Order: sequence, then structure tokens, then C-alpha cells
Amino acid sequence: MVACWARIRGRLRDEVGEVEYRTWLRQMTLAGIDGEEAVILLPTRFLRDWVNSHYGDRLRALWQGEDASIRRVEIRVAQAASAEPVLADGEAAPARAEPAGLAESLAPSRPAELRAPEPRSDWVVPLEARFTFDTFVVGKPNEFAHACARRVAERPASPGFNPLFLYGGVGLGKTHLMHAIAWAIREGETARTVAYMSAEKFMYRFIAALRSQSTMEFKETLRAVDVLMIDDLQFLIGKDNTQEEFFHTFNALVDQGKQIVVSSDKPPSDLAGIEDRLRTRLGCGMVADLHATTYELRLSILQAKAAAAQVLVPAKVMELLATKITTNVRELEGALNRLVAHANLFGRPITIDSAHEVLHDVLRAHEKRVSIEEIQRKVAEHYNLRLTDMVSARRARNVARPRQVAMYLAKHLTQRSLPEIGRRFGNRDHTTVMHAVSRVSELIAQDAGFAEDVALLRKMLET
Ligand SMILES: Nc1ncnc2c1ncn2[C@@H]1O[C@H](COP(=O)(O)OP(=O)(O)OP(=O)(O)O)[C@@H](O)[C@H]1O
Repeated sequence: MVACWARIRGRLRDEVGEVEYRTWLRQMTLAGIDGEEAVILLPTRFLRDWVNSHYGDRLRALWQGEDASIRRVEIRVAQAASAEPVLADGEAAPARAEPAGLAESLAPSRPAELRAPEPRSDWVVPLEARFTFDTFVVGKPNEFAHACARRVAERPASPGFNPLFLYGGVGLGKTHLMHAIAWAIREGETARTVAYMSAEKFMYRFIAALRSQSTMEFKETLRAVDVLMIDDLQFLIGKDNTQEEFFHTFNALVDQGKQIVVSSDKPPSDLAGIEDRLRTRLGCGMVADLHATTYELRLSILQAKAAAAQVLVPAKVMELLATKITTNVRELEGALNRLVAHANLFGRPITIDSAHEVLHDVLRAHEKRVSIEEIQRKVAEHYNLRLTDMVSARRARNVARPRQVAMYLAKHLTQRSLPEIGRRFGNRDHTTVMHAVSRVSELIAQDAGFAEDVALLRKMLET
């Protein structure tokens, strides 16, 4: 029997390859033969189900090849107390899932403790007091992610929501939502332990455990929590050993009905450099996306933050910020904080002028870069001219006036000097550009129709 089982394992290893074998099959042990049935043990429900669905038929066929009287293969979860390993690969199989690879090779060989240790306080990163559901502003771009986060906070580990995978661009509220879940769970049910850490911290803890030969403690501590949250998972790209450790922690926790929440800047399917099997598991629960903010959401966030800080911010200032700072809520918040700090420091109210002055650098950095070519193209299109008319020597009014408008826009929308602009408009002198700029300014003041035309062009180029 021992020889049969060893041959079956050997065949499987050859068929599926070393990596797959070590991941899924290495921990199989043969409990014995019961009539026509071979009984195989695995340490967790997850592994049992996986092996059953992926390798069950193959195991049966291999057994039949060895011994035709065996018609069924039964795969069971080993009970921790009675998990006396039987006929593993010549080694004592642990009662719980253990990762293969580096961690394992450095793990001290002491018996697995059955009692779950208390999570160490230095493992759990403090939560940011501001990041609660109350302070999270909900709008179209984040309503789905927010609803999923609420659901997980109310009923951790519900089917379909485990893991919860939150993803989105920088500064769109992933960490905020994770902390909000943690706060809500801690408030609601103090018996639950919640551990939140960045993927980077996970890696450093793991490396430290390897160095101090305390990987068992590392595993047990993490596997004892009820909710594990790992922020910025993309950090694990290319970190194979840490990924492997996380994969096993992940499986052990989900197996025990514990909740996992993960955030990343990309969806699981785009996480190139994260092993396939981990990516697959990450996408198995609920994947929720935090979309780029809309103008309305940015405005609501600013209003909420101003109200929380109890400062009066004129609507025009909020509109300016919401229009200009479009990519990242953190920057939007930073700009508002700067305005408030400035107003407090000098005891002056916030106005549109003070906003332009204080945030000069931020607003400038967010200005859309427009090229002279783009301006020439847009203006030519608008006035139904050819692009070459912008640089030609033609002086007819219907060509010269649009050319002046384009020079005026180049002066206001780019950082180019007057001589540089002149050169780009058919090698004209800088005084020609100066004249064009002042002529267009005059016309804007005199002619509402013309002013509207120029404003429209400007808007098209700026947005
Ligand atoms: N919908 C929102 N309501 C209120 N505040 C928000 C919202 N979205 C983001 N913020 C705020 O923006 C800042 C950045 O958010 P957070 O740190 O959660 O972003 P992130 O998506 O985790 O970013 P990163 O990719 O850098 O990790 C925080 O101060 C957060 O409170």
C-alpha cells in the first residue's frame, strides 16, 4: 500500500509539475483503505475542495491503475487533534496548511500550536481616526465600492464578498474605505480582531520572521485574526516568496470563514507579476472599483471637508478647486487645507484672489499643457482656414485676424516667450506678437461676439 501511494504521488508530481504539486498536492496523506475506498486527508477545507474538483478523477484513475479493487477516492479534511500524518512524502505533515518554499525551509521545527495566539499589538497598524464611513463622501464613482465596504463591515465573510478587492487610482479613497470597515467592525463587535497593514509591511514582517526564525509565530498571528486587510497589494509584484506566504495565509483564513479585504491600484486580472493562482483567488469574491472622481463628487467632498473644519469657503473657490484639481482627492484636500491654514494665519477670509495667490503653484501644475501646434490647429479649424495660413505671409483680414487670435492664445495658454511664439508663426518678429496680443485684448473689450469666440476657443483648448 505504501509503495502504491508513493507511486501515485510520484505520477501526479510528474504530470502536474513541481510547482503545482507543491501548492496543492504535497500535503495529501493517505488515511487508509476502507473496502473499495481510498481515504485521503488534507489539512483544510479549501485544499480538500480544490483537490477534489481538480484532481479527484485523476486520483481515482491512478488508484485503479495500482489496485483495481479500489473504486472510489474519498478526500477528507484532517481533524487537527487526530491529524497523525499517515504516509506523507516521508515527512510529518503539519495539521494545518503550511506554505512551501523559503518560509518553510527556515521555519523552526516545533509542533504546531493548536491554541490561537493573541495578535501582537505591534502588528496591527493604527487606524486613521478620520477614515470612517461618516466622513466618506459617496457619489456615482464610488457608490458601488462604498456599498460593498458597508456590506463587509456589517456581515464579514458573507458569501460572494470574500475577499473584497478594492481597486482604483491614487488617492481615490481605498485606504479610507478599508479603515472605515475596520472601525465599523471594531465598534460593532469588539470580539472580532481586525488586522490592517500595507503589503509592504506584510513583507517586512515576513522577512523579519524569517531572519529571527519565527515564521510559525508570524503565520499563527495572522491566521488568528478575524479580518485581515492588506493595502496596496501591487507592492507584492515580483516578490515571489512573500506572495507565496500571503497566498497560504489567504487560503487558511478564507477556509476558516474569516474575511479578507485587499486594495490595489489595478484589478486582479491586470496584476502582472502576481502569480496566477493568487490572482485567481483574489478575483473570486467581490471586486469593486473606485472610479476617477467627477466634478460633482469633488465639489461634495470639498463642501464636506470645509464643513468639518468649520470654515467658510466661497462657492467660487470650491468650484475653482474642483475644476482644476481633478486627479486625486488627497491633493484636493491638501489644497483646501492650505487655504484654511493661510486664512487662519493671516486672519483673513478665503477669497477667489487669495486662492489664486496661495495655490498659484498647485493650480499651475494642474493646468493642461497646450502646444502652439494645437492652438494653431484649433483656431484654423474654427475659422475654416488651412493650418498653413497660420504661418503664411498672407495679410488679408480673414487670415490675419485668426492668426492674431492664435498668437494671443499662445501667449496666454503656453509658457513660450514672445520671440519663440513669433518664430513658430512663420518667423515673425516678437513685436508682431505683442501687437497681436494687445489688438485681440482691445477687440475682446469692444466686441462681445468676438470675445465669446475667443473664450470658446480657450475653453476648447483648456479642457
Ligand atoms: N469619497 C471620499 N470622501 C472623503 N474623503 C475622501 C474620499 N475619497 C478620498 N478621500 C480622502 O482622500 C485622501 C486619500 O485617500 P486614500 O488614502 O484612501 O486613497 P488611496 O486610494 O488609498 O490612495 P493610494 O493609492 O495612494 O493608497 C484621504 O485623506 C481620504 O480621506
